[in-house]
Amino acid sequence: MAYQVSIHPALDGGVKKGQSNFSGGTLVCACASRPVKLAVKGTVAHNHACGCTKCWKPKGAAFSVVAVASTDNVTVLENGDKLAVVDKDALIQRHACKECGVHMYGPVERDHAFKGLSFVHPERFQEPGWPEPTFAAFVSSIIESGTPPSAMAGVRGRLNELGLAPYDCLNPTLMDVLATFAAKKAGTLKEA
Ligand SMILES: N[C@@H](CCC(=O)N[C@@H](CS)C(=O)NCC(=O)O)C(=O)O
Ligand SMILES: [Zn+2]
Ligand SMILES: [Zn+2]
Repeated sequence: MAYQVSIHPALDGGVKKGQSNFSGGTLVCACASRPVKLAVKGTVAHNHACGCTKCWKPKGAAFSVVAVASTDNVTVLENGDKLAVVDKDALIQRHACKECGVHMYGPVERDHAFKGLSFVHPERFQEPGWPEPTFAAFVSSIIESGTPPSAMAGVRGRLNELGLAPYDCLNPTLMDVLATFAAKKAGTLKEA
């Protein structure tokens, strides 16, 4: 039998469309007692599945589900004392709950195209209706967390079936944002 890969429990049965009027809500960690709670004002953007080893994923999932919000719109509401930064050297300052391990938000503070944005996991919203993921990023990276290379054709096929176009870095929209930022810095940006 072919090697079975769970993309993500919220996606394996099909990608559920978000509600166009979704306007944010409360992100909650997985602790039964004293959960960390964060408010996100307004909706999230660029929701996608990420296969990298650094993004938080639920047990058994090969991919995370991750989107961005403006950092100005993210506020820790409760039990922020349980948060710690996973890797202080990383671009994304992932703040994880020290007890359950869920990443609650990851602001980008460095001089970078994504500065001012925070990475969040919409599946942790207590409210339904968050915008559905629309692509899959860092797909080849799932090999680094233990998916056999021989399973990759099946994984990419399944992602396409789910409507999540697979990319081994980010999607063209975000890659263009990064390249535009780099070109501006280099002084080579040309506006048509
Ligand atoms: N192959 C690497 C890729 C890691 C990576 O570059 N992740 C992307 C997508 S989340 C990123 O932007 N990382 C910046 C960071 O982790 O701060 C892995 O899986 O660990
Ligand atoms: Zn927790
Ligand atoms: Zn990632």
